[in-house]
Amino acid sequence: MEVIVNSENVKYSDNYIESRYDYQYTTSERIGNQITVTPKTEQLVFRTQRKLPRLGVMLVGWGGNNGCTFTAALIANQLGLTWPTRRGTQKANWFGSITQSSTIPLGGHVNVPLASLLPTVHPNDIAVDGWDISGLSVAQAMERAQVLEPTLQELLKPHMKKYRPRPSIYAPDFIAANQSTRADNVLGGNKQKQVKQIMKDIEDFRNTQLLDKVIVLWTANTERFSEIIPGVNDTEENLKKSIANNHAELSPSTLFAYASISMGCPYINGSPQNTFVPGLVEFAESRGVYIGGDDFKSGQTKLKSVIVDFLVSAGIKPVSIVSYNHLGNNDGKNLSAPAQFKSKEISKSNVVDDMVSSNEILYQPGEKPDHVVVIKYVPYVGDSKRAMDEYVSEIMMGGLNTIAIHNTCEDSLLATPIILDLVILTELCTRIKVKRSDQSDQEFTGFHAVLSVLSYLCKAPLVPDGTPVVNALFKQRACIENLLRACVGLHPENNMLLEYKIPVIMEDVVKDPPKKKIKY
Ligand SMILES: NC(=O)c1ccc[n+]([C@@H]2O[C@H](COP(=O)([O-])OP(=O)(O)OC[C@H]3O[C@@H](n4cnc5c(N)ncnc54)[C@H](O)[C@@H]3O)[C@@H](O)[C@H]2O)c1
Ligand SMILES: O=P([O-])([O-])O[C@@H]1[C@@H](O)[C@H](O)[C@@H](O)[C@H](O)[C@@H]1O
Repeated sequence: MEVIVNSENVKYSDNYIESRYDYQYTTSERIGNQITVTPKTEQLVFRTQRKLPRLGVMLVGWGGNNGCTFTAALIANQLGLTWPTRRGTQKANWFGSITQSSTIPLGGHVNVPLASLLPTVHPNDIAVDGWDISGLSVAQAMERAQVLEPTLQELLKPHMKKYRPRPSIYAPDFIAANQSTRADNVLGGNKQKQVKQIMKDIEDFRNTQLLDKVIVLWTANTERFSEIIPGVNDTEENLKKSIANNHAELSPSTLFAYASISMGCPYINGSPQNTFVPGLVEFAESRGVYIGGDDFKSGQTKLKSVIVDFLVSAGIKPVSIVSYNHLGNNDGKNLSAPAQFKSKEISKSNVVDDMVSSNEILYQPGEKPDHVVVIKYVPYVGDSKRAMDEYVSEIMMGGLNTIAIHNTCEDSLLATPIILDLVILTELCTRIKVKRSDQSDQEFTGFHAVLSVLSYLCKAPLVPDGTPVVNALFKQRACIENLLRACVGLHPENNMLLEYKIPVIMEDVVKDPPKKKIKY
């Protein structure tokens, strides 16, 4: 489906969709008990390239549950597979992907697929490749993952057995020791050589598949946090020197990101570790290559960023949040190690900070709800994560409200559509340029290298230094929706619906307006 906007502010040419857009925002200044708010307007021009590239994605951790499931879903949807299950015949789909399975309102009860506002790459056209420290083919990895129905796996195996992950950078110190038994497909040499090999792999994939663009995405195991060391990884120059000096504190994920940015490829971090050390962010900014992350927002945390937003915005005060889950996949095995769990605990805990700090009526400065995250490894349940949450909140006059939630899901079937959306939206952003309307066409630029528009898809959104982190899920989604609307000259969705509230407007909009002329 294609949406055409009928407006003098939008031009559709063969190469571009160009929209003139008044971006309105406010700045505020607090002095004592007085806050001064100043409305601002930036007259912008958005220009979106219409030609779609041949796009490839390279997954680090391709042999993992998410990596093989993503590959399986790409193929199953490309082939339009159906397969028998206990509940009857199942058809391939992308449920859980906002670009493929969610809609956007256009007014007048019309809702269209979110991806139909602007040209976006179709999942069926995405080529896939990647690396893993485990040498199993992606077909064998799918079997090992035990995520998909055997009936579907049998249909997919012939198409997946040709996929074999490229040897990867392995640093035992950064992931759990229990992962060492998988590490039979690793690169030798020092860090400089490893980075050069990753760059060659990207070039090989791009040339072999005749690709225009490649996006690299980390869906490998969660690493421990890297120490930020002045003189080592704090600047672009120091990071480059540290790679040449084979510094031990440089993680595989940082090396992959460095290699990707060197090749002009956007890099997305689907795990919670601090891959994007300051030197890497500086490198991405100087090269104008997009980076995004951290940690797919797929289940328990995604729900938390809705529930806490609902409670706080309703004037109800969460005072205790306990998030427990157990799972038995390899991710859970890796997270059973303290250092790797710590990375995940950070990304799962910070998600309420912006909502809590937004309400000084409920919370004193610095006051936060008790917040505990527990993850246990229970092999028997496999990828079927059991999440149990308890939210205790203060309601009026000393009352308490306790919400208890039990949530069971195949973790990889929640994360896989997130991977697709990260890839599709990142690629779309590389085709969107913007300038002030009084600037010349030569001054079109992209977004900041830290692609914070991806926040909806991440537990711990990476944002440009000094800018706010937004975790509330529907604010994050509104950012994506309204950016797409702006690129086709549509004002933000403000949900005021005045066209259905003000009689003089209703006369033009509502088919059978109220008969009586109501005088208020
Ligand atoms: N719902 C979800 O599944 C979910 C949600 C949020 C984040 N994540 C994160 O996504 C990542 C992948 O999750 P998963 O369930 O697929 O885990 P997994 O353990 O099944 O897959 C990880 C893969 O990475 C490989 N690997 C480890 N170190 C590597 C390296 N240096 N280079 C290349 N490959 C390497 C492992 O061999 C394994 O095949 C984890 O970090 C997890 O925390 C998952
Ligand atoms: O997305 P979410 O459900 O909040 O968080 C999940 C954790 O609960 C799970 O224990 C972990 O293994 C996954 O990687 C994921 O991070």
